[in-house]
Amino acid sequence: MDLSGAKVQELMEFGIPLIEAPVVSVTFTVLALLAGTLWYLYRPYWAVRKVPGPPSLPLLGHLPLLAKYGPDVFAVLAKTYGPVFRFHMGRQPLVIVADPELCREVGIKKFKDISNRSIPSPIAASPLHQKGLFFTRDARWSTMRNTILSVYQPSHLAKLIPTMQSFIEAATENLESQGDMTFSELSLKLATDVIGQAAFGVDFGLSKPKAGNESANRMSHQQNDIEVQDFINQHIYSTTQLKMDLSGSFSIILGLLVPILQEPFRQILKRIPGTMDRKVDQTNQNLTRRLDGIVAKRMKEKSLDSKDFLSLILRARESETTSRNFFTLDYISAVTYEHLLAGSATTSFTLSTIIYLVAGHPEVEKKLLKEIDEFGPRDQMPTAHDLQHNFPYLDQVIKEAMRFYTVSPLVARETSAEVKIGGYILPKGTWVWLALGVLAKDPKNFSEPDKFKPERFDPDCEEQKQRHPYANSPFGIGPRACIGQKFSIQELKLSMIHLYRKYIFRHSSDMEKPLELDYGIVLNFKHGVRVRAIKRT
Ligand code: HEM
Repeated sequence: MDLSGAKVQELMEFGIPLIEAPVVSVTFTVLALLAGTLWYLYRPYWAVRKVPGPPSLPLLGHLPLLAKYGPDVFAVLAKTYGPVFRFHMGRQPLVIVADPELCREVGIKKFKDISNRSIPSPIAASPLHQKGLFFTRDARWSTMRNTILSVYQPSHLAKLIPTMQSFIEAATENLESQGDMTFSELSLKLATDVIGQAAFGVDFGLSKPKAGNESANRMSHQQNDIEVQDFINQHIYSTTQLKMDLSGSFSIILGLLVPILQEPFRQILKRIPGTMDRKVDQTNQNLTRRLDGIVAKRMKEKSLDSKDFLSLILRARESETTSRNFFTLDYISAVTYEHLLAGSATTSFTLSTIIYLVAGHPEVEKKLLKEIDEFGPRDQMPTAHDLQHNFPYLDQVIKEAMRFYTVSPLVARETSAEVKIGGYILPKGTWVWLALGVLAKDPKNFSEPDKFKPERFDPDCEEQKQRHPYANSPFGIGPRACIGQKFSIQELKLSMIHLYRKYIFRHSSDMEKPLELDYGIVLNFKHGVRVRAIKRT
């Protein structure tokens, strides 16, 4: 600003302060930055501001509410704000849907426009987890899903029964001699072994009690044990780091609060020794290397005649060009790994909760034992048909346990076009999450929802007849629902039949009540399910 002396005098007389050019430009820059930051922080909220929800803090959003109420926060908010409401995971608003009919609308009727999943910050930091079926999108997802579906034919699942049965038998020998045991640890090893065999064709040998008296085999077993244990430890580390709250690595936390900074910070932090980001990155790199190695070796083997999931995908992929283009080595590794991940934690959690709940309900146990005993001699292995039709009460027990403890209480989806749900217009890119856990505890569909009552799923029960068909959907809804549903139900039923033919279970004296849970991508136990097995005569 170049002002003559007279002009300066004149301005000062009117009390107008003089502002130098650098001050103006600095002020302007600060204001622009502030506006940009506010726009960045509030833009996602602005798009869905008409959806009701509690007031949220800048950056933190509703995370303090999550800390206060734990996962019950969604049931609490549904009561206050209705079946469609906003919950801000840091900066990111989620539109939560907590009504079975609206969930059907999102999952099936409007699937065309809500077919992808949103990618939460822990996954955004993990390329390994992003390339599985769960997070792939659009055409790549449908091609991958169709190829994988061909592997899930009922006839193929039926062929897996003897394999599953042999793992279950080996893992559950002499449980009575163990006294108080952490059943959830055993069931995680068992489920990992079963899926390891089914997915990779590899026996991890985690759940078998170690014989260890043949010295010739001992060395190679020990070597194998170390490698397998290492692989599994890395798998568990990589999985448990996928936290949804504020306990993950620094870049993951940043991803919740200011997503734009997540990737640059991850790139820097992964190079700094001692950071959690570095450890997560190295673990994921190691796992990726190992998985790629397994896949590359299997691809080289000329005869792909084994029945494991990996070989079947490789074969299915060979027969179709589109599938070959999409299913590159890194995606095959990721999908196979995803099976290990999705198939072990969920199934083992469910088996452990069933054992926990049945042990605390003697009247349920009595009815279950009767059904299992009446099926036939104890060494008669059930067929796929038996499992489907001849254990109706077991069916009810499993459904009720999965309702009671919904292992995956939230299902993540994202709109790919503007869409109207429950009267609210949601723009393209809105994160829409189905609150399966809230549906499962809604007294409108489940009388006394906090009671464990398998009979509520009896087809002749009035409550069952009147209930909305999607009120209990632990495996999700529509074309994007769990691909491993039949696999895990088969494994759960075989395990339950075998276990209750041999044992009943009682809670250990140090088993906390109620069960305490940890909330990651799926539910887990804080301390585990502790029981004592009593041998049946
Ligand atoms: C008790 C056991 C299990 C439960 C409760 C469970 C639950 C779920 C849920 C809720 C979803 C999201 C569905 C949706 O968006 O509507 C899902 C997806 C998925 N599950 Fe499972 N799951 C279980 C076992 C398994 C097993 C054994 C496997 C593999 C063998 C598996 C593989 C998958 C995959 C790959 C997806 C992603 C599907 C897609 O996006 O197309 N799950 N699961």
